Amino acid sequence: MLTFEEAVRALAALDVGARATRVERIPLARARGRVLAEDIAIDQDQPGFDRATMDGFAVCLDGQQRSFRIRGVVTAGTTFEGTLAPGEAVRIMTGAPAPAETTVVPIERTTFEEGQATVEVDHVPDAGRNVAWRGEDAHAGDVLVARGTRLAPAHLSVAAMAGAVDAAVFQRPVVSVVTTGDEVGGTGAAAIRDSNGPLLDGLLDALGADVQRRHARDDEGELAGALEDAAASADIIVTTGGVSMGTHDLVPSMLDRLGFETVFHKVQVQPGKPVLVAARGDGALFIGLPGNPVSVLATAHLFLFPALGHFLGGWAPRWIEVPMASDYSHDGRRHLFLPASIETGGLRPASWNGSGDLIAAAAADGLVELPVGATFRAGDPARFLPYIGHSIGERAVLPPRQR
Ligand SMILES: Nc1nc2c(c(=O)[nH]1)N[C@H]1C(S)=C(S)[C@@H](COP(=O)(O)OP(=O)(O)OC[C@H]3O[C@@H](n4cnc5c(N)ncnc54)[C@H](O)[C@@H]3O)O[C@H]1N2
Ligand code: MOO
Repeated sequence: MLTFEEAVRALAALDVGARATRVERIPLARARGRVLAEDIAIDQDQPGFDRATMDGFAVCLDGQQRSFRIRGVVTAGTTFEGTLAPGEAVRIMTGAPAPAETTVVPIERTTFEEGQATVEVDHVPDAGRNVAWRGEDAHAGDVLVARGTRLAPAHLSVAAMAGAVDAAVFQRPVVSVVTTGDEVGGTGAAAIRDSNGPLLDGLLDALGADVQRRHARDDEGELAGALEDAAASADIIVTTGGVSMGTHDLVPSMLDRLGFETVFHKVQVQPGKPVLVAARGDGALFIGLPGNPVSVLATAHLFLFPALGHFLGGWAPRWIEVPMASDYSHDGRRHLFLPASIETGGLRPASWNGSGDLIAAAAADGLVELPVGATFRAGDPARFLPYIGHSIGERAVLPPRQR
């Protein structure tokens, strides 16, 4: 059985051929959630001119003098034509270009009435106050959003500031999800509701993929039909369930029939041990996720999303380091990826009832990585992956539980 690190290396080595480079150009307004296929550089200095940051007077200092002769008004969007001599000032509004050699005094620090020819300031200001200088935020040519970034509202805003009106993005990968199992969506005492389908719909939509979804019962013909339909059009076929040791675990035996070769089956991780990855000569991938809902959540983040990244310019989920809220040791035998929440004081691993415990997982913010034998003291950093599409702190409710 592969270690987690070996599985990660095998995923990184996958080659999806020409599918990796499909790009389209779309308006910024429609680009949220898409992955950028080019660097966006700013086409001018930012700010583009020395910009007043307060409403008041731009004064040209003259020794200790506190009275200035008013030469005019400059509002945002206009420019003061001409130069100020020492002892002169212009009325200026926030966002307007400050004339050369001036310092801006806020209106509250002046004595002034409309129609007056001079303005008095209540102190002798330092040179160059309350001005955002041309180029102090960025210089023309600086890259502000890099290729491979999933575009969020802040990126779109800075891209617009950089002068972009559209962006080259990777085309949406097509992902076919086939949930499996007679019990799923059925009726009767042993039936269960489909939680994996909605989970993958949401995760993949947040990642900018086109999702098609089907369900197949544990019947060879039905599963083969669903998978063949999926294989015809998808970049990645994802199944949930049916990859372990049960008599109805039919997924592995289907690969040959679809023209896929196994890259790996089973990884030394919890949850998600029976995960299966396969590849086809035309660049399509097959990922069999174990059926337990938390296994789906974990293996989607650990294996499916890095695989999807091959179609998205190498995009990958970003792990961060977060201090543990209290001492913690992992004495299990598998590399554990445990739901955990970010709280005041640090990262708190969930107390869960195993990989079927979706409720505990939804009441968390992401996954903490706990290698075999790992021991943490409170404050030690741990690797943490926020759930895709989730806002930290907006957790589902964990009901009271009896121990
Ligand atoms: N003898 C062994 N048994 C099991 C092993 C093993 O190594 N030896 N591995 C266990 C591990 S670990 C996992 S994980 C599970 C995964 O098994 P499968 O991928 O074959 O999944 P299923 O058996 O089909 O389902 C597991 C569980 O999840 C429920 N499920 C399935 N689909 C959905 C859905 N769409 N929504 C909600 N819940 C779903 C299903 O009813 C089962 O309860 O195998 C262990 N067994
Ligand atoms: O590896 Mo399985 O997902 O623990 O139950």
